Amino acid sequence: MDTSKSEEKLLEHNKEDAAEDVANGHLSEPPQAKILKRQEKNGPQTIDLSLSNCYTSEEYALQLQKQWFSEQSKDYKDETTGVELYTNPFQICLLPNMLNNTDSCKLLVDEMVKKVHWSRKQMDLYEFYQSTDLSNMIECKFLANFLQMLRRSVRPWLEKLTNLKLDYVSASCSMYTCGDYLLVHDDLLKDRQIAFIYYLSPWEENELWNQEQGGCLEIFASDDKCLPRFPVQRKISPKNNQFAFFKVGSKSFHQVGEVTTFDYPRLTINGWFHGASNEDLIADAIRPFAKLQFKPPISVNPQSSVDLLLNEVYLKPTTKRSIQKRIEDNSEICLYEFFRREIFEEALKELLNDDKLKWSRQGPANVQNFEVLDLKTATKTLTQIIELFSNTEMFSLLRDYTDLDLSGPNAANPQFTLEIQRWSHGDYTVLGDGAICEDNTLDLIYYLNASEGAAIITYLSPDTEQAGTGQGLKQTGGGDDVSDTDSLEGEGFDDDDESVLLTITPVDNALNIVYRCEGTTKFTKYVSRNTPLENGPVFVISCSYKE
Ligand SMILES: O=C(O)CCC(=O)C(=O)O
Ligand SMILES: [Fe+2]
Repeated sequence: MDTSKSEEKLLEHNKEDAAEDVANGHLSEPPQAKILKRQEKNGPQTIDLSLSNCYTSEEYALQLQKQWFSEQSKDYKDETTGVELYTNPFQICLLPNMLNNTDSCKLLVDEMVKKVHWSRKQMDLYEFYQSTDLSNMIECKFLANFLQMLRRSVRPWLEKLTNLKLDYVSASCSMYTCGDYLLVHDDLLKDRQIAFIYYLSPWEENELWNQEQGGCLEIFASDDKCLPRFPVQRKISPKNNQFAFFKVGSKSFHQVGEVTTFDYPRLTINGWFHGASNEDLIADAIRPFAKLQFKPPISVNPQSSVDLLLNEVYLKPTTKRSIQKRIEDNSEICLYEFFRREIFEEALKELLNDDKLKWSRQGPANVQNFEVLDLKTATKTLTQIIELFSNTEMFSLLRDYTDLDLSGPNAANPQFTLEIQRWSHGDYTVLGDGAICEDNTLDLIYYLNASEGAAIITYLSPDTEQAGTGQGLKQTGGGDDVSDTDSLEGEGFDDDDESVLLTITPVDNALNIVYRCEGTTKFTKYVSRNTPLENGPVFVISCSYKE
């Protein structure tokens, strides 16, 4: 975003105001009468956005600056003002009662509710509502005034406090309703220097949120490679009229915990103060994406596990031909009742009840959060299933289904990878370099204990140019949807967004087969606490095959 442009826009907006005044003949009236008349028509027209006294005091600014640069590792709290400065895991400052007049919080919320156009932001990393940048809000005078206040009062105050040069501010309104969240990220992008969040919750008895309502700003510590670590180290509850800020850096990992109350929306005005480029920090940041280990198939002789385990309909030549036709046309198919019923039921029983199974949580927190089974601990039926997906018989069946060279004389170096995953509330994967497919790959996704809304997999083509040629799931057109908000790490998408290639809905005992082209990517959507999981977690057997 360009400051001079947004300043210009705001000036234009003021000019329009003046023109409207002349047109309405208001200029001949005393200002007070003008204000009252407008109040009748459109509600109050002025807002008091003056900062509380402590934040305008030179003396207090110096005191806080001393704390900001202090080497002390102890948190700081000023008992008179309530100002807090946390040092661990990174510096975060909380300014309670930022505005002098709390009625202004009500006016801001009123404008957000009545006038702001919200767009739904949905991606791997988040789900919430966002407005456009405050500099584009012609019809929202109070929010435009708030932006002016950030520019004229907060920006110089922060510059003094932090010694950072802050050139401009970008800000928008965010609204999180029940089930909304923003997963772990560091805000490190372009020239963002300071991240800020101004919390609005002007409802009597709910000015400070309690932990059961969710929606905390959650802070992560990171390891020596600058990767965020579970569990959350610090939670900051939304609090009316509180301004929180921190310096954006390689360790500034944070998230917004899922909102779990239906009673109130979580409302904020948030954004960044921009200055010097973060280029160097971004270049140094490691983006760890554990590559799956591909292995050659295991030879079996005699070949019998397919007959023993699979629904016989999927072994008939006519079915095989239909499957092949469907995959050729659509690059995907869902085979319902894939295993014999008793095999499915036995495997599910083992997954749910066998305490010999060892599960381990996958991180880092900015990439993924779910559990995988240590395959060495697998019990009877699970072992049979694992062996089936790993053996030459399955490779041969998949060749029949897809015509890929996974078996037979033309198969050069067929390989596979297999993982058994366990999905519970709060689990997710996000898009990233490692999720991008390097070769054309055949994915198998098989669900047990499926529940609507848990472990939904979305395939995307993030970059049209990168999508390979030939057959397979790939994007055909390019939608260039440019957002005017300094948004999160990526663009959101709607249901009709062209970048979404396929969404897999979990169904028990259904095998999804997806042939994906090089360049496509996928993520497993965050499992919201609204998702019913009373029958326990969802299990996914996830395999990939390459020619
Ligand atoms: O709303 C919050 O508490 C944090 C928001 C945030 O991290 C962001 O928008 O990047
Ligand atoms: Fe953030």
